[in-house]
Amino acid sequence: MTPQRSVILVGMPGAGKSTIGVQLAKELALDFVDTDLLIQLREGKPLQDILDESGYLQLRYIEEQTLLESFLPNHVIATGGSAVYGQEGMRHLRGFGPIVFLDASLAELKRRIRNYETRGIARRPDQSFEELFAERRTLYQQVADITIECDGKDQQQILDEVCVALAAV
Ligand SMILES: Nc1ncnc2c1ncn2[C@@H]1O[C@H](COP(=O)(O)OP(=O)(O)O)[C@@H](O)[C@H]1O
Ligand SMILES: O=C(O)C1=C[C@@H](OP(=O)(O)O)[C@@H](O)[C@H](O)C1
Ligand SMILES: [Mg+2]
Repeated sequence: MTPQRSVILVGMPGAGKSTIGVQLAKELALDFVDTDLLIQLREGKPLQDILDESGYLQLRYIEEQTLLESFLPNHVIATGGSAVYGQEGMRHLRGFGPIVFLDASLAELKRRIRNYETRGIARRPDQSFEELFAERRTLYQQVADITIECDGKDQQQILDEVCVALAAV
């Protein structure tokens, strides 16, 4: 049997981690997991409820604990946009395979995310999308093994680029 490894997708909300992740898993004959769903299963409630009841820092804490508890070889792993705040969680995921940063510009993300206030983003309540973008982009760049520029490309183009880049690492 061919030895396989996982692929971890990171990036801002709206970057395409969940939608491209499923397609990538099919392309690479891997399993797929969206860690947002793992969090919800673990907690028995939607992410928005966790945010409303316990706040964004608690959601980030739960997210990291969920990642640390997970064993995910041979998966495409679509993380939530805030996963990158947990260094230990990211180090754990990195043990399963390379980290791919889906890098979309602020303008492109704004076109896709029209419900910033209600989307359930784990952010300081007073933090603008611009501030969040700037803060997080550095973190995504720090953890990434591969960065894919996503602006102006359809999902198939991005998928193809990810596969080419993965073949080289
Ligand atoms: N390359 C793309 N071009 C245009 N829209 C895209 C692209 N990739 C994803 N989308 C759209 O952006 C939205 C957010 O995608 P999603 O996969 O949920 O992002 P994430 O999981 O990173 O938050 C969805 O409506 C999806 O169809
Ligand atoms: O960026 C964020 O703070 C979050 C992004 C969401 O996932 P997506 O990145 O898949 O939208 C989800 O994990 C949660 O609502 C918090
Ligand atoms: Mg997602």
